[in-house]
Amino acid sequence: MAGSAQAVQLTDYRHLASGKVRELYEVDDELLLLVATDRISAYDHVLPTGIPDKGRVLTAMSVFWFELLADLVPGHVVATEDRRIPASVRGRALLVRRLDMVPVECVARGYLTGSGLADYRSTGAVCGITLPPGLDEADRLPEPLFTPAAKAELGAHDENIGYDDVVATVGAERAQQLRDLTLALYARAAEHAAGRGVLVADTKFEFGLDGHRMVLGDEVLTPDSSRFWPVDGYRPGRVQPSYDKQYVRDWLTGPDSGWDRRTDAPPPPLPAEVVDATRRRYVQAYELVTGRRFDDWPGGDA
Ligand SMILES: N#Cc1c(N)ncnc1-c1cnn(CCN2CCOCC2)c1
Repeated sequence: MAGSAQAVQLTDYRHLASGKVRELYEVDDELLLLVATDRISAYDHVLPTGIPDKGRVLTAMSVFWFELLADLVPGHVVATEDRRIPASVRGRALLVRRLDMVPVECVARGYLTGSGLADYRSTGAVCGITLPPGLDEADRLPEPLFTPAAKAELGAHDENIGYDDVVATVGAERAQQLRDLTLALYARAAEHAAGRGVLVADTKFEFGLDGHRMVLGDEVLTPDSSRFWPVDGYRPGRVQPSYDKQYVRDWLTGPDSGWDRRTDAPPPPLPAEVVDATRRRYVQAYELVTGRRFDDWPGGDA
């Protein structure tokens, strides 16, 4: 480990885990470093081209939500700027408290799409919750649902599970607490975002225990953990445009990419104009939802 006089490097920390677009490192027994990269995934592929500042924008967005939701649940963030955060990841890394993570993806859905819609179409229910007949793609649900999932290995899809499975995993009291927290956090966030022209269709929270205290971990209400749709143009019955990834999706599935998503071929690099437009969408989403200027977020001169 570097002495206190030397600047700390990422290589000073033990690497613990990789996600599609994020990394986790061990700082000490109590603290971890959660790093967001500029990697972007689409159609279950991590693309060969990164989006400059994506890691910083999504980190800034998480921090905004941890602060807005702090009266509902404590968060795991210890610091956004600290001598233990290497300069190379400044602005896109969080010093977080090590938690005993709950092995359940706590998903809230306000709208029917993705795997929830697929389950509904095949069973009439989502996570064992029977829904009214006749619902379609992107329909608003009668009320937001707690639709938990079992964590999948890297690259695989999480599997929707029933509430009873959560009870079997964490016990009845903790299951009730996870459901109540998930729905309360979603309600607060959806109300806030709707007031700023953004629909939060669904989102995934991860919780962990700090002793006996339930703490909100991971990233929170980012475009990677949530589906954000523009209120303007919302029209049920069709796949909604993604607030942040639509340019990427359209180019990848358009005539210019030369790529066929039905094959296992890796996606091609993105053209500069798609990268630039996507960066602008991330920044726009952050400034719209938070009311904050992205230029004020650390790490811009890295
Ligand atoms: N956050 C957090 C956290 C914490 N505060 N304490 C202990 N463990 C975790 C943890 C461990 N894995 N994950 C899943 C998300 N990871 C993101 C990075 O990339 C790998 C996957 C969260």
